[in-house]
Formats: sequence, structure tokens, C-alpha cells
Amino acid sequence: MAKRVKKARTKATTKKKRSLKPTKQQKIILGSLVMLLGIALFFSFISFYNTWKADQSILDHFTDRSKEAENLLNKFGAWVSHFFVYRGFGIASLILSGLVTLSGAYLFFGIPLRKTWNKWFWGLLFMAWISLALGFFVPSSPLLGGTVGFEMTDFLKDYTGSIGVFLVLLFFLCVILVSLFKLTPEGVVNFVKQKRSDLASEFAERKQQGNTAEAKETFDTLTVEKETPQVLVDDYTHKEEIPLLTPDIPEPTLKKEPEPDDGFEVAVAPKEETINDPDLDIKVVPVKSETEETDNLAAKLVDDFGEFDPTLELGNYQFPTIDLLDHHGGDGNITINKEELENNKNRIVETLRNYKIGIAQIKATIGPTVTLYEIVPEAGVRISKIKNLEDDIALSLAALGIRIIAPIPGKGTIGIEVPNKNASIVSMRSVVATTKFQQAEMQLPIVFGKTISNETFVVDLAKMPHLLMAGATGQGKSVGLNAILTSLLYKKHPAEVKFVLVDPKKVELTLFNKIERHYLAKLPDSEDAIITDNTKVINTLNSLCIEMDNRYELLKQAMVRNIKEYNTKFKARKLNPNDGHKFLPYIVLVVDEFADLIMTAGKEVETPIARLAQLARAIGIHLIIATQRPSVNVITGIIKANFPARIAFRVTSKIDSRTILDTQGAEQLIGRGDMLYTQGNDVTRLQCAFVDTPEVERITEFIGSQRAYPEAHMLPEYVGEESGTGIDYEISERDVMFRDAAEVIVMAQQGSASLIQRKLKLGYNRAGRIIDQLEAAGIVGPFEGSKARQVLVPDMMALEQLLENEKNK
Ligand SMILES: Nc1ncnc2c1ncn2[C@@H]1O[C@H](COP(=O)(O)OP(=O)(O)OP(=O)(O)O)[C@@H](O)[C@H]1O
Repeated sequence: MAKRVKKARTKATTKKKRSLKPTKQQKIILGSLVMLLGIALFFSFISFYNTWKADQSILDHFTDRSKEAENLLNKFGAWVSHFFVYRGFGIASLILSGLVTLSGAYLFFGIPLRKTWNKWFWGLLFMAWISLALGFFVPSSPLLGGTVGFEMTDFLKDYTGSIGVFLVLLFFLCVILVSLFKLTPEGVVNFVKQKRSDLASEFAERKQQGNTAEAKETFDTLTVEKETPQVLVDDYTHKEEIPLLTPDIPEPTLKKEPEPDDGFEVAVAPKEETINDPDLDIKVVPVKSETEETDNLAAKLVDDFGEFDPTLELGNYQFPTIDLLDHHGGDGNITINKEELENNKNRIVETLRNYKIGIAQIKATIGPTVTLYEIVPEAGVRISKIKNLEDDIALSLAALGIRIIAPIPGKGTIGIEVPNKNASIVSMRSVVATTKFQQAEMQLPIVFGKTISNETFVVDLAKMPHLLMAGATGQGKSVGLNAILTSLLYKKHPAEVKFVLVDPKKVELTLFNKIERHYLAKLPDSEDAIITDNTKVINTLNSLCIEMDNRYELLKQAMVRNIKEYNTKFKARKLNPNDGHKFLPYIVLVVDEFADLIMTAGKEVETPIARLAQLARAIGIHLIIATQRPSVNVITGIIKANFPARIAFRVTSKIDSRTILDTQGAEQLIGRGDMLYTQGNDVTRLQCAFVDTPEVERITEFIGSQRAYPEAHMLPEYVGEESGTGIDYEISERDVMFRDAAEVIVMAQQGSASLIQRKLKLGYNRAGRIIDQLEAAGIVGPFEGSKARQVLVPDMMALEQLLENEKNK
């Protein structure tokens, strides 16, 4: 309620502000008035110099209508001239009349007045200078310099003497010449040099022309007399033998009739070019180099205000501190159990020896949960033989989760991953604190955890560009999602990224409610930012598709290929917000239980997801989809094809592993955040960073307690297909605002519910209902997805007629 009142108030004030601005008509009227005033001043000042003596007595009888002044503008002219010329700046006051006329012209043509400020400043300065100069140099004619010039000269003379006044005048002349005309010493030197060389070349030319003048005269008469080029050719050949034609004279360009079959267009020089008049001096008009307005403007804006800073609205926003995260009993270091290491090695060697496989070398890399034993077999051993021994090795080590990588890509060794007896937890704190993550220059950096060799694993979500996560229940999916969201919260400002959270389980992501106004995006009509209702999911996904289309349109207009370039261009102030351009935050859609959605909504969910996955990467919408059931009817071919980055936590069967990763192995994982990550071909085993619910709560509380945006980021409105069912609404059942809405729609020729919402200040649902009624009445066409509906009534007359006919039925 309070929000609405506030909104209404701000709307009212903006309305008030708007009404203070003069309209175009008002500007034209005011402009013409000011222009005429300037012209009146000009004539008054000019005629003042003839009439001032006669009009002097009138000044005291301004209100006396029986007395007339001789000034062209009568008493008004006499009075203003007395004020500005006599008491003011003398003849320099003409500059004032010029400035007033110019300002009037600017107003008249709708050019912003602030563009005249510069001219006013320099005009007034110049006026004072002229007044002072005339007062100083022509003291005998005080009317030229005016009282100001006279008095200023007098005043300055008292303190600095005549030389001082002269120097003051010189100084200000320098100021004006340097600042206004950009005069520099080099400029003056160049100018003098240029003049000198011009003179020299002119002199040389004349000398040469003296020799050929006679010949030219004959030639000129030849060419000037002739009208058509054809005749010129004939005559020219007739008089070919003229002896005075010297090689100095350029050959006349003859116009040839284009030959029909040569296929070339012959450029024909105009006849005038053949006239070479020695007395005709050619002057090169200096060409002004034009500068590009947009770039210039952008550079100027950046100069004046700096680059656009999207974070400015929440300028005091504090990123969450590292102390909000727990150590979880470890400081990130791994303790090596030498005995365990030795035992495992011995057992591996022994088992392989039992099968007659000799080992040339063995080394171990200890990770947080798994130790990788890399073996180099003796020459002649078949790799497939070792791979087949997976179960036997597992049996001999009496351990679960053994994975054999044969061979390790790029290493030429065979890897045997054996889980540690005491796995150490990789805390979120330990990975967030690493320099690798802190200094990651990525668009959407995510720290997943640590690799088997204990390296922090950081990837860019924007490069993935979408992520599919699967794993049996209780294996660490939710913790993984929290790790992803936490990573982004630690690195990205609320202005840079927005989350759309879908949580059909209703419990997993509720903690993020606290950061709704900082980081979440939602549909205009929804109460909660976190979507738990399946029908709302469909609307949200379609709304994201609309957002995607809108963003593509913006990118097209800005002539850029992706969101990064777009935002860079926007920050450099090269895109005008008045044309609808705005800073685009990344949008990350997180769906916690995708299988549930597919089961209930099927194609309705799959189609927009697939569309987004296919197209949204360039415009900064990234999808993270998690599922418990990685079966083929949930992760369909089309979804899989568009999610190259995938994460598998432990799954129950090889088939599930294949569905997610296209390879087996995920069934061998040991759970509790043990995961496989692939982005293309390589599969990396990682230990997911652990972030507990209380930690997430602390982070969201820390962010939530800070100043926020007035509301969550609004996604575009999506009117569900069910609203366009073509129900035949009774006329009596129509909304009271039906007619007004029809008029708005017909007038704007745009059939959108949001237009009605805005213009008539209605709620979303009511506007949607009215649109249905308009469709039933045949005023707008059926629902067309992301596009506005077609308006079937061309103008107000037709609407009037349609409604009248309805009544008579
Ligand atoms: N990275 C991790 N490090 C250590 N323990 C973890 C990790 N991830 C998960 N666990 C443990 O596993 C438990 C279950 O994890 P989580 O809630 O993420 O599973 P889930 O896959 O989301 O299950 P469900 O699908 O039922 O929600 C956690 O409570 C935690 O004890």
C-alpha cells in the first residue's frame, strides 16, 4: 500500500515537473517575441546615434502621451537606447541586441537555450572590452564607449595610468583571441608562412601566364564560342594547326559519344573545365573537418560525467565478508596418512601383479576426498586389461568409488582414483578466499570446489553457457546450487546479476527471499520472487523468452553481438537511454527440481527452456537446471544438446551417468559433494565446496539488511495463452473501463495489456481480462506470443460504429 502511495506521489511530481516545461508551441511564440525584441533593440540603438539629442528631453516625460520621440522605436527606443547605449556600453550594445535575437531564434527553432550560454559569456565580455577600448581610445566621443567605457577607463587610469589601461585591454584581447578563436603562436606563424608561399606561387604563376596568355586567348575564343561538345570536336580539328598552342596548355577534354557496344560508361568532364582563364584566380575554400556527432557526444558525456556506473544506485553496497563463512573443521590443508597411502599402493601393485601386469612407476596425488594413483605400466601391457580390473582392484582395496581413468588424457599414464578413508571437507570459505577466485576476471565466476590435485576450480558461467546438474537424492545437489549462488553473491554487484529462482520443493531456496530487492527478478504480478508454483514457472519462462527477444532487439539497435559489448558501449555513453537502452544485468535462472516440472508441465516447460538454452547465451541469460532423476524423458535430447556443461553427483546407475555425462563413472562417486564436471570432452572429478544453510542465511541477511532497490527486478509481462480463449463475453459483463480501454488501444494501435495497465492505471489481472473482452468484441486479434496483439479497428470512428452496432443487435 505504502509503495503504491509513494508511486502515485512520484508520478504526480513528475507530472508537475513535466507540465512546467514549455510546449513546442509555447517555445515558438516566446522565441518569436524574443527575436523581435532583439530586432527592436537593434533599430533603437542604431537610430539613437541620430536622434539622441532631440530625444533627451523626452526621457523625463515617458508617460506623457502628447510627446513623441524621434527614435525609430519612439519612446521605447529612446529609453532603452539611453539605458544601454548612453548609460551602458555605447555602440557595443549592438552585440546585446544580436545576442537577444540569437536566443530568440534558438527558442523559435527548439534548440536548447543552454547552447547560447557560451555565446552570451563571450558576447558580454567582448562588449565590455569594446566599451573600454572606445572609452580609452576615443574619449572625445563618450557615446561610442558609453558611460561604462568612460568610467572604467577613468577608474583604471587612476590606478594604473594610461599604459596600464592599454595593457589591460591587450590582455583581454589576448584572452578573447586565444579562447574564442583558438589562436596560438604556431597558428600565427603558420598563417604568415602560408600567406608568404601563396604570394610566391602567385607571383610565379603570373610570370608563366604572361608567356602563354596570347595562346590561351586564341584557345579560349575557340572553346567558349562553342555550345555542344560535338561542334567543339569539329572546330577543334579544323584549327588544329594553330601554332601558339604550347604543351603548357592542358588539352581540352573532349566529350565523346559513348560507344554502344563497349559496355563502359565514359566519365565526361564538363565543358567549363577546358577554359583556362589566366585572370581567373582559383581560391581553395578551406573545408571544415566534420566530427562524428555521436562519438563526440559520448566522449563529451564521458568527459563530463565519467563512464556510466550501473552500481551507483546502490553505491554504498557492501559485498558480504569472508567471515560469514565457516571453516568446517579444516583450513583447506590436507593431512596425509602415510600408512594408508603405502597400503593402497601395495595393494594396487599386488592386484595388478596377480594378473601379470607389471608396473614401471607409480605416484600419488592426494586430493580432499580422493587420492589419484598414477601408474605407468611396463611396456607391452594392454590398457583395456587394466580397465577391466576395476572391480578386482576395488575388491582388493575394500573401497567404494574406485574409478580407473585409462589413460589420463594428455598424460600417458593410467589413473586409479581411490577415496580417502578420512575425506576432508572443502569449505566454501577456503575456496572463496583463494586469489584464483578473488582475482577471477570473469563475467560470472563460479567456484565449484577443488580438483583431485587440490586446486581450486573456478569457471565462468557465461562461458558454459548453461549448466545441467544431476545426482541422486542426498548427494549434494542443493549444496552445489548454494555454492554457485554464493560464488556469484561474493563477486557480483546487485546491479550486475539477477536471479530467477524456481524451487518446486519450496524449501531449498527460500533463504534467498531476503535478497529479493537486491538480486532477484520476478514477474510484475507475482507476490513472491521465488517461484514454487508450476503454472507460474511457465509464465516466467515465457517472460524470459520475451526478455530475450527484447534484449536481442536492443543488441541489434546498438549493433553489437553480445551483452558484454552492449554494456561496454552503454557504459561509454554511446547508447541513448531515451531510445530504450539500459544497462543489462545478467540473468541466471536456477531450477532446483527440473524432473518435477517436466512431469507436471511437459512440453510447456521444455519448449521455452530449449529456446532459452539455444539462444540466450549472447544476451546474458544463463540457465542452471538441477534434477534428481536424470532419465531420458527428463533430460531430453534437445535439452542435452544445449547444455554442454554438466555436473553429475553420485547417481544410482550407469545408465543415469550416461544420460548426464554421456559416459559412466558418476555411479562410482562417493557422495557428499563428490562430483564429475564436464564441459565438452574432459571429465574432471571435483569435490564440491560445502556451504551450510546457516552460512547462506548469514550472507543473505548481511545483504538483505542493506539499502535495496525499491522492488525486485521486473521481468516483462507475459499474458498466458489461456487468456486468449475467445470466450464470448456478455456485453453486460464487460468491465466498466472497457470503452476507455478500447479507445486507448485503438488510438495507440497497439493491443497490449500493459498499455491498458499503464494508461488506465489498472492491475495486471484486470487489464488481462479487459484484453480478453476486447478480443471477444473483435477489437483486438488473438494472442500472438511475445508480440502485441493486432488491433482490428483502424480508428475511433470505426470503433464508435462497432460499439453502436453492438448495442442495436
Ligand atoms: N560438498 C559437500 N561436502 C560435504 N558434505 C556435503 C557436501 N554436499 C553435501 N554434503 C552432505 O550431504 C547432505 C545432502 O546434501 P544435499 O542437501 O545437497 O543433497 P541433495 O542432493 O540436494 O538432496 P535432495 O535432492 O534430497 O535435496 C548435506 O546435508 C551434507 O551433509
